[in-house]
Amino acid sequence: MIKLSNVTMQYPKSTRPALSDLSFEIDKGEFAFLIGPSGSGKSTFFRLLLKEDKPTSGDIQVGDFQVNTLRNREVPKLRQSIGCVFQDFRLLQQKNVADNVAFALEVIGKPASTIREAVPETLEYVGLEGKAERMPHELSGGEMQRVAIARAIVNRPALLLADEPTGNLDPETSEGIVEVLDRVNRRGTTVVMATHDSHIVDSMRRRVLEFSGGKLVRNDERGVYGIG
Ligand SMILES: Nc1ncnc2c1ncn2[C@@H]1O[C@H](COP(=O)(O)OP(=O)(O)OP(=O)(O)O)[C@@H](O)[C@H]1O
Repeated sequence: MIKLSNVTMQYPKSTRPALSDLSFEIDKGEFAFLIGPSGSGKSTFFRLLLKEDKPTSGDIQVGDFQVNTLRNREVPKLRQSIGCVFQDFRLLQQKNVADNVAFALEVIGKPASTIREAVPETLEYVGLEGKAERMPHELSGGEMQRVAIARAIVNRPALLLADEPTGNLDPETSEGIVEVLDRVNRRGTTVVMATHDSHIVDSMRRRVLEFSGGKLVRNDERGVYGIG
C-alpha cells in the first residue's frame, strides 16, 4: 500500500534532513503505528504521501500511485484515495455534523443521491446516530473526532492517515476513537496512526514504525511502544 525507497526530505534552509534515507513498506490492510519524539518526521512523512511536499530524493508509492512522478492533474485522485484525521479535528464550525461529512463528498462532485445515503450510514458507523443536526460546538471532543473520522472515510479511501487523533482526548475517549479506527481497518482500509499514546500501541499490538531524527529506528510487526 505504501512503499518508500531511500526517501530523504531536506527542507530548504534547514541544516539536517527531516527524513533521512527511509525505506520501508506498509502492506494493504495493515494497521500501523508511527511513533517517535516531536520533530522526528512523522508529519513530514504524511505530507510526502499526500504530495503536499516533494522529497529531495527517493521514491514513494501509495497504492497504485507513483507519487514522485505523478502529474499535477492526477494529484486530486491520489488525495481522494487518502482520508486524513488530525489532533485538532478541523471541522467546519458553521456546518452541522451531517453537512461536515457531506461536504467531503460535495467537493469531489458526488451526486446528491449518493450523499443522502452515505452520510447517515457513515455517521451510524462511527457511533454518531442521532447527532446529525448538532453543530460542532455542541459536541464533546470524542464526538468531534468521530465526525472527523466519518468525513475522512465517507468516500471509502484505501488509506487513512491519523496524525495524533487522540492527542486532545482523555484515555477513555481515546479508546473509543481507536475502536472506530480499528473497525475501519477491519473493513479493509489501511490505517497509519501517529501517536504518543503508549497504552494504545501496547493494547493493539500492530506494526510499530519508530522514527528518531528522521530515521526509521524500529519496524516491529506486532510491536509495543517501548522496546518489547
Ligand atoms: N516547513 C518546514 N520547513 C523547515 N523545516 C521543517 C518544516 N516542517 C518540519 N520541519 C522540520 O522537520 C523535522 C520533522 O518535523 P515533523 O513535523 O515532520 O515532525 P513530527 O515527528 O511530526 O513532530 P510532532 O510529533 O511534533 O508532530 C523537524 O526538525 C522540523 O523542525
